[in-house]
Amino acid sequence: MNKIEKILILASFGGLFVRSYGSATVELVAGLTLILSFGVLHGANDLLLLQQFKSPQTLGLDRHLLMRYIAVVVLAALLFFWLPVLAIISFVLTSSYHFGEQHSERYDSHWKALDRYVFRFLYGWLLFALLFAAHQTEVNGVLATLTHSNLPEFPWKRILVGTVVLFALFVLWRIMSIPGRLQSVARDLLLLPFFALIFFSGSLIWGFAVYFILWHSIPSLLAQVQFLYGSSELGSFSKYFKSAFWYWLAAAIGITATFFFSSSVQELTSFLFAALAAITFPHAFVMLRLFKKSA
Ligand SMILES: CC1=C(/C=C/C(C)=C/C=C/C(C)=C/C=C/C=C(C)/C=C/C=C(C)/C=C/C2=C(C)CCCC2(C)C)C(C)(C)CCC1
Repeated sequence: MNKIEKILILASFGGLFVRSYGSATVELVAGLTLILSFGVLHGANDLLLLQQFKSPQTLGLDRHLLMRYIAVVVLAALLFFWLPVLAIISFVLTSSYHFGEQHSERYDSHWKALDRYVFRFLYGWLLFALLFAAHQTEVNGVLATLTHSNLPEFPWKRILVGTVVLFALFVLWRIMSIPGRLQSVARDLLLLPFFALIFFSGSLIWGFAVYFILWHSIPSLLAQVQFLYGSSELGSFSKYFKSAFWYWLAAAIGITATFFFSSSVQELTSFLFAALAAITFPHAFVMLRLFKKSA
């Protein structure tokens, strides 16, 4: 375990402490602040990354890229409006892969492509199944609000058991049976009970925020800064922040604006995830390319 991972574990315990000693309001405000700050920031340099993939020498803003990025965000938002069920399914599937991908830096080169894709997807889906099972009633409420319909009550605890069985079978078949593989995923497997503890002991927003910031956004920011500037020094982070600032601000204001239309925590949670979904699609695509480049 490296220094950063040790810090992340300590910070996660800090998250459990907030849960034990803070009120529900403290958790909500702290969770939203983390999501809007580090969470949104980790996607705000997507254009710079895209520009680097295309032609690293280009300076200044590529307007075509900007237009295409905004078009995908608008299309995703419209999909939520017109076909909410399809939008949520695509959002959760894309996010599962995207979250799983962040855990997979160390085992890329010597894995078969299909095993890599399946592991990333199943790992990310298992994380969501844990979170959903921990907050079954609230998640079903948010899904009903997002789809404006009376969906069946999803039995998330049973879905979690099914996912655990599927994941365990995959680990036995494609990981334990192939020399060297178990070692490379051992850390991520050991982290799963720890994530379960975080999800089951906090509120939905707090559990999501602790995972999303500490185990997704911060590692992603570190990988992006390293890719863009070749180092993880303070100066590189300051350059990253400067070039991301206006996009971060626009997205943070856009998401915060949706909160004013909500009259309950359930509605606020629904608007937050719908807004996150709109920026997730282009962001997940950018990160897919980044991981391919760095593999
Ligand atoms: C560049 C640019 C920009 C910006 C961008 C950004 C800032 C991005 C970000 C991005 C991001 C920041 C991303 C994120 C991601 C996230 C995720 C991936 C999440 C996921 C989640 C989920 C999936 C959930 C689910 C759920 C729950 C949890 C509960 C309830 C139910 C449900 C299902 C909803 C703009 C637009 C301004 C403009 C143009 C350019």
